[in-house]
Amino acid sequence: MKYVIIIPDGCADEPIEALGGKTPLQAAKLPTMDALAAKGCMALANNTPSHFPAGSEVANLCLLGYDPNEYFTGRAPLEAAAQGIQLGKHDFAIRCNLVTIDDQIMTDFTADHVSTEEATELLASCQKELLGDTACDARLEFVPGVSYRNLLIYRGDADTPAPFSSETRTSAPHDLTDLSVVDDFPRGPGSDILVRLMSDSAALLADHPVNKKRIADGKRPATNLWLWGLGGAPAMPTFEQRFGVRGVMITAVDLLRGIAALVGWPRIDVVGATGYLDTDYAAKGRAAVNALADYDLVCVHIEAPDEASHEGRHDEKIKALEQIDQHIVAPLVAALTDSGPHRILITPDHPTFCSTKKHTHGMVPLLMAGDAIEADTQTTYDELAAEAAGRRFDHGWDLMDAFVQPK
Ligand SMILES: O=C(O)[C@@H](CO)OP(=O)(O)O
Repeated sequence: MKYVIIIPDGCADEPIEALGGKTPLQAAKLPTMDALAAKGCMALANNTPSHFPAGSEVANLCLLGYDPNEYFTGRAPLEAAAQGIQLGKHDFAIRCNLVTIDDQIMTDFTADHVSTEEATELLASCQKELLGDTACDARLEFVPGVSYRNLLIYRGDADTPAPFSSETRTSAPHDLTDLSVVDDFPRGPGSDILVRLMSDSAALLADHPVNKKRIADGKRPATNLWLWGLGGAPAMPTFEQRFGVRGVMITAVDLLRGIAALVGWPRIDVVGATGYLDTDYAAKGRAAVNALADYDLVCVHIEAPDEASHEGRHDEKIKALEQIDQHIVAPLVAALTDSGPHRILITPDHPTFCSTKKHTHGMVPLLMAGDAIEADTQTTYDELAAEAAGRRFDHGWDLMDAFVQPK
């Protein structure tokens, strides 16, 4: 049996007036997904239990069958795993965004998609200038990731455990777009250290040559560090131990790469996959089709619908969905049809509303089709059809059992 999972990140939405009351999924032309909906079954799933942030970190763990109550320690540790960073039991990983804040308003949580080269240079300056020789500072290291998505690692030991804990509260910068940041600085254990670094970064970055050049080039500068999503070392059984299936991940973002590493999946890096609206959908589709020869399960994650939502652009969200249908779902369905028994699952992780530019808690529509999956009466892939189907996974982590071993 071959399995395919396609994750159009954040694609679930609400009806939008400018779309005549349709959601982006309803407004998009998705012939292949609709054909699968007609052959397969739809359902709703909740991947964001209300006591967790409505983030991709919790939601993607959930949809791959991992109960966040048991396995989630924070977002940054998952991304650290993508970089091969091993965390010891006294270590902590902290997500470090480069952001643009103007007059205390979060103008851009991506610092205008600052390049990885620029981010690396900015973080090197932060390492040199913001961290002193206090016992705590000496244990902190900024680690560049991709573009605005970077890390700060604390290395502790039994005598000097991390000052942070699961009680340290932080806010995701992509949920603050266009909003005041004044009430959203870290709180709780160790937050004084994080707040100091975030505050001190403003003066350092203001005069930085990288930013001066960005401004001269008409780009937004990276005005601040924003620290959030921290946690200690995660541990979880592999996907093969859980479900007896060997998988592989295709994604452009460290979060999904890290989850893949932790569940024992290799990753296929695709040239042209950017994690943004300009990603090369066809290249991801081709890589996924090729991977079917070597793995039982191929998982393709596409970040673009979520990024379009964070920018409040329903037109771009529709375009991204149509590209996914044409360049990823269609070639995979064609390849699966020729390859014997198979099942396909299409599901976003969480809803992201174009109206608020934020992730939100709530059910997402999912579609399963293939061998031993009984058809229901729905014929389109969207939120209303999934609700009408009447099947629900109130615990999103139960979905994977139903997909791998349908009753
Ligand atoms: O990586 C991130 O910072 C965010 C926004 O780009 O991703 P997501 O919305 O998928 O959590």
